[in-house]
Amino acid sequence: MTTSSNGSFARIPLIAGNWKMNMDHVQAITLLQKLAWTLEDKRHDFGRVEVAIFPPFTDLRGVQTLVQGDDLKVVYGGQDLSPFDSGAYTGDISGAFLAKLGCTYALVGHSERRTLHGESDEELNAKTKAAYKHGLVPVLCVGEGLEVRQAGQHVEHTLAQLRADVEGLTAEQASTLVVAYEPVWAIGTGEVAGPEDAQEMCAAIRAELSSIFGDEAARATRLLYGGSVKAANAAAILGQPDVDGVLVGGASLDPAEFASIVRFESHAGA
Ligand SMILES: O=C(CO)COP(=O)(O)O
Repeated sequence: MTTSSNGSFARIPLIAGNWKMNMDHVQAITLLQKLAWTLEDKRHDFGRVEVAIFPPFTDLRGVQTLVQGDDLKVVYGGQDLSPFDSGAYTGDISGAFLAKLGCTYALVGHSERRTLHGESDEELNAKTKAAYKHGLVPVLCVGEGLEVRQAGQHVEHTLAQLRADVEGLTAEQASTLVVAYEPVWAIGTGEVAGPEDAQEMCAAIRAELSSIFGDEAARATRLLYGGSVKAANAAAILGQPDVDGVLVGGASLDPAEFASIVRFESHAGA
């Protein structure tokens, strides 16, 4: 992660928790309250390190009420959105609804959506555009499976996903985009890509974005790593120059552990 001479980050780090299909709307309130108390206790500076959560859709109204009521600085988003605005799409959620609930972000193309729901890059490109249309920032997830990694084709594979998913965006949109590199073999497995693996891919993603959208946009785009991130490995991953944050699954369900990841600077080099 690049720091400027005054010690602040060139790109504000983003620590994001993807709760997946965990926590009902009552549990969600307890978890968010515990996280907020822990961070408040440690006097966390949200202007220095941004904190986002991605709860299930059914939790979002409760999260919004708590965030507004207690003036929390934690931001939040949906785990998916429809490429369409409204209509006969049973079970889907419009970006317009997420925006109305105060969401800042929407996950797009998480590997579990790609594999379990067969989401194609064409569809994900439409979802990415739908997010911008409704004033949401997409957190676009890309990454390779184990076989692709073993064949040594992980960079080309991941960049091909990226190119397809960002096609037609403007440079201005690309500069606000968040891309999460999540190697599928490292998700929920305890296998974590080494900091060098995360850096290799994030540098390749930034170079690709630069060739599509220009240097200025690519320098602003935040790139996250995700896959078995814990407090114990977060600082080393976040210490890489092109890694601007982490997307945390399992460990985001433990408020103390997640707060510790948010405070990675306090244990850098430990
Ligand atoms: O998929 C992930 C975040 O989106 C990563 O999940 P884990 O941190 O549980 O490996």
